Amino acid sequence: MKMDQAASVISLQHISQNFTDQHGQLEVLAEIHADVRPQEFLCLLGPSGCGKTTLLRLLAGLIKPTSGEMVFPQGHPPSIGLVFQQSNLMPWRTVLDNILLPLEMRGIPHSEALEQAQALIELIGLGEFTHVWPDSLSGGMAQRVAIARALIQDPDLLLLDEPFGALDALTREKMGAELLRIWQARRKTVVMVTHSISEALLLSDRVLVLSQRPAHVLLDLTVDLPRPRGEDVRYSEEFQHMARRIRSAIQ
Ligand SMILES: Nc1ncnc2c1ncn2[C@@H]1O[C@H](COP(=O)(O)OP(=O)(O)OP(=O)(O)O)[C@@H](O)[C@H]1O
Repeated sequence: MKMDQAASVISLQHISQNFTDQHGQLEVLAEIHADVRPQEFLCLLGPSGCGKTTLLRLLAGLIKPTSGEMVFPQGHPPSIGLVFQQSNLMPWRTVLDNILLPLEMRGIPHSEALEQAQALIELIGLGEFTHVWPDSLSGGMAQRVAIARALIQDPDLLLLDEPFGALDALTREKMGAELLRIWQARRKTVVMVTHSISEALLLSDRVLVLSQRPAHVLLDLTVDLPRPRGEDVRYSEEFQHMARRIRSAIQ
């Protein structure tokens, strides 16, 4: 086993993904060669419709690749927590009961589950909203609940598909900072799809830039900006340089 493989949670080797629909065959991913490393915050960027969600679904084990191999150097596929653009909370369950749902479905005793859920509610800063219904939450709050619901299963890998895409710019920035705080507290491996170059550079350790469909990896960029990354980091020479590299790769 090569060194870079041993150091990864998932290694994607020459992955291709085709779909067949009424118009025929659609080649979505072509020869994706990449890895996901333990405890890193990895962002996926690329043009609209290039196959980012498809790649996330492959990582989640929801679909099987048409060709190529997914290797799990740690001996087993990682357990997964998933968060989408919409929070998909159940409107008839309170914040607490939404977060408890995955443990309820696994038959975990209520007292044990409750303790974990309450710790997570504190972590996402919604202690006062424990017994509130989803329709009285803001979009940002609902996404925090969705993140807590994904974390309650203590997944090895947290997959986020444009989790802040439906939020306004200011809330989106706050949520990014919030997610970083949670990531640092729980030390999960995170893979996040985003359309925003600056969001990727502010949050991640590494950015994979995908090409137009059929997508391959155009750029694998290590974001070695020091943390915490405050507002002023955006104006630094390194930040601007990386943003330019990503932009020109996509163009
Ligand atoms: N199950 C499927 N069957 C047929 N086509 C599919 C299927 N899943 C995805 N596609 C197609 O694959 C292409 C890539 O979709 P995908 O959602 O992965 O892209 P994306 O980069 O996440 O898009 P966006 O940036 O708009 O969110 C699209 O053309 C989509 O219609």
